[in-house]
Amino acid sequence: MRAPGPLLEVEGLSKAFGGVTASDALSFTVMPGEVHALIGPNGAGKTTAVAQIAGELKPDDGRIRLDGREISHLPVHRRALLGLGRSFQITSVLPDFSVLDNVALAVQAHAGHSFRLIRNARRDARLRDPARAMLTRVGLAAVAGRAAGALSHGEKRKLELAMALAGHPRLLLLDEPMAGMGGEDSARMVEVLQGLKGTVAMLLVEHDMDVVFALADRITVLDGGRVLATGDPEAVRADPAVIAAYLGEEGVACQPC
Ligand SMILES: Nc1ncnc2c1ncn2[C@@H]1O[C@H](COP(=O)(O)OP(=O)(O)OP(=O)(O)O)[C@@H](O)[C@H]1O
Repeated sequence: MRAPGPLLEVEGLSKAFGGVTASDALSFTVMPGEVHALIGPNGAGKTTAVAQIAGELKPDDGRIRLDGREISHLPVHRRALLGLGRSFQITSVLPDFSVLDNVALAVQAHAGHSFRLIRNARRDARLRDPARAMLTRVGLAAVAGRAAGALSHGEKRKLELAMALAGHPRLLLLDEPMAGMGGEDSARMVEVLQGLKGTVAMLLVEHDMDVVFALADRITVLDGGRVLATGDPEAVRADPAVIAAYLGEEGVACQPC
């Protein structure tokens, strides 16, 4: 039997801002169900790569394929319909609506035509039941009735994750999901992401190496817009080029990076 192909293929992706090459012929893959971490020092090109994959930034050159289909020229919403989920866009949360309403609206937004005419997403069980299920998955079921604006920072990030999951993505793009969180919130988010492992592939940009090594099946290390190394966590941790450029002798990321 043929092994399944990659879910995401990035091939020769290049992007320059004036004289700065942010992506330099970048190539890597994400396999179905895999948690793939993108790491590297400040300015290595991680966010630029994710923005091009999401469709927010136009590459100068290269190709992006999702499940074998070229998506390089598709707008953000078309990529979302094909299974690319982007979390942590805080602007999409409506602060005066309840946590459950926010997720129900996200379910509605992804459900397409059949739901467009339904007036009240707040009452429709076809939207609220899956929304409740998403909240349970991210550990927010207990605050479903609270106004989204009253959530703590950590809870808001989980709400955004639930909203991204509402679109049933096949690949979640997570750019620093623990940013601004304290130790406890961060640990809870790691647990939530661990719980999602295997159900959705994730491309994770993260500076905290404890988080990366706790979650990643594979790691790609960027430096100066190029791939420095790619492989399983143990191989990457032991790679002399990665140690020299990023991890340091102890296998710990330089601080604060
Ligand atoms: N809109 C932009 N205009 C000009 N230069 C940019 C722009 N976005 C990114 N850059 C530059 O491109 C390079 C890569 O930036 P990018 O934000 O992708 O790196 P990063 O690895 O995500 O860094 P960090 O870990 O600090 O978030 C940097 O030199 C950055 O200054």
